[in-house]
Amino acid sequence: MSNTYVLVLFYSRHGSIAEMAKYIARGVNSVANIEAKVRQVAPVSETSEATSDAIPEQGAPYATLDELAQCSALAIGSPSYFGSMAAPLKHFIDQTSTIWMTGGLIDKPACAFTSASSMHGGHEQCLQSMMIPLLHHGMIWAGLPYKNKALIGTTTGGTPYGASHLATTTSENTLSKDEIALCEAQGRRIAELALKLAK
Ligand SMILES: Cc1cc2nc3c(=O)[nH]c(=O)nc-3n(C[C@H](O)[C@H](O)[C@H](O)COP(=O)(O)O)c2cc1C
Repeated sequence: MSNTYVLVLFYSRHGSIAEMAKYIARGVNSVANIEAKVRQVAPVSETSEATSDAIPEQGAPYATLDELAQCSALAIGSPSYFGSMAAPLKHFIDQTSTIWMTGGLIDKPACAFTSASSMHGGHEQCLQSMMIPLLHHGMIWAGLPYKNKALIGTTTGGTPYGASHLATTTSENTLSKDEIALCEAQGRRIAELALKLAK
């Protein structure tokens, strides 16, 4: 693993966001001199005493705060839960005060991705909910420009605020062609921005 990486950090309960993370990582890894580090956050439990195993049963390893502090850029993903990010991701972000106090993320680029089960169920709103704490951290927000033609033609997910997936009952974890193109474009863009800003 190179020292220059985009942290692709997500929570996914049923797999849609994990699937998006793969394509974002593919976009990052298509850029030379930088790579993707894919990490998930642990679920939160209904009882505050419970702790999760150090290694998840499946999928990407759990993120550490140090991996966040050392990243060159961040792509953050969450399912839309009532138009906002899911609690496990917020719980992870709420542990980042030390990074905030030392300004560890200032001037690093960030972007977000989401999945929602209805077309107007809050894709954009959820993306913006992830943007707010990262602006407090001094990160530079990167959306998706309309030069990506899939943004205009999509009949599924995809927004100028960030990639999204429309997870209907028939397409739960299967991304459309446009959604894949936009995830890859977002991965490429955040990687290129990280390299430019690091100069
Ligand atoms: C608690 C909860 C709240 C949800 N709220 C919304 C919502 O506001 N809008 C929406 O379109 N879908 C909503 N959903 C559906 C999820 O966003 C959707 O199934 C998503 O694709 C799940 O991502 P995952 O497969 O990565 O877990 C909700 C699901 C749950 C469990």
